[in-house]
Amino acid sequence: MSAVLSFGGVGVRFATDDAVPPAPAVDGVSMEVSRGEIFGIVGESGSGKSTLANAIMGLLPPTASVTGSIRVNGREVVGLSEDAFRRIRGDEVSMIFQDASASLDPTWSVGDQIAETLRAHRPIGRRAAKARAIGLMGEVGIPDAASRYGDVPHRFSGGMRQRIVIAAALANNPQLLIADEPTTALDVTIQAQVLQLIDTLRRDHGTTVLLITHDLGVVGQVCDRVGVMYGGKLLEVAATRDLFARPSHPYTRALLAANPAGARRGTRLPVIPPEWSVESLREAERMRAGLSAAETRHG
Ligand SMILES: Nc1ncnc2c1ncn2[C@@H]1O[C@H](COP(=O)(O)OP(=O)(O)OP(=O)(O)O)[C@@H](O)[C@H]1O
Repeated sequence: MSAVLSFGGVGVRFATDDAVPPAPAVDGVSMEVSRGEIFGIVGESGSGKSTLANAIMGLLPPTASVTGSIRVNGREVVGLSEDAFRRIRGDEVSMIFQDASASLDPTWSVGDQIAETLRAHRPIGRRAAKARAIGLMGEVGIPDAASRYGDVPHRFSGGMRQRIVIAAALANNPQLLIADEPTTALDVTIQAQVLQLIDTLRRDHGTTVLLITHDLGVVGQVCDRVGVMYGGKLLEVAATRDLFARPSHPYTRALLAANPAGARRGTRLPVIPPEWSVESLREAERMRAGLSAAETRHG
């Protein structure tokens, strides 16, 4: 299987005014995601999941510097211009976020928003774009899609809005769909339905999915493989079944031990023992960095 996404020694740092620079938000991440795979990235808040995802899409602020290599379909994206990223976004790579409402324009019909995504990347006439948008709305499970085309987002439930965002994200048949906490805002039943939809779409279209979550239950429901992030580092990559059955890293073992029900039911990852907390790790790293800087100056 060929890799749709590959990371080679990826690091991300945010510039600050602090005398001692903060630890990198992403630190030496290397892994590959194969075509048609749903790959989960799991980790507690602040572990660097979103920063890693945003680096693929060129969505980091100017204070961020990215090192290493990120290849999408073999093409290096680190260092691309904003123009080049804009051509990729919504075309080769699409991203969906937790808050569907924030991705949709509240004043504009959902159908036109999907059609516009198509027209932004393809020379396609209005009528054809509308027909394809209705087709996509049907495919993601909006009942009576043709008659709902003209409705604005608030006429839909949260789960239906997330389906519409998924339809827009899939409009141009992206090779890679990045889903950053796509179901976190939804209740558990709707969450399961949306995950099921992502799984079905992956099967029908062969889309590769990078699914970012703090929720081991989400990982267990749809991911083929999973990478565990902690303090910016990728600690462990394993087939989902193996991760739950035989976690190899002590952090992963602690996560699973602290949250056995979460692996089935979908509850928020606990912030586990203080000696593992990101902040305490970072503080130790800051102190070490400060000490070695002082040693270099005075030694
Ligand atoms: N724009 C930014 N400027 C400075 N630091 C940032 C910025 N964005 C993220 N960080 C830092 O990078 C680290 C990783 O954050 P990130 O948001 O990627 O983690 P996460 O695992 O996605 O967490 P969450 O689930 O809470 O979004 C954190 O220490 C965070 O404070």
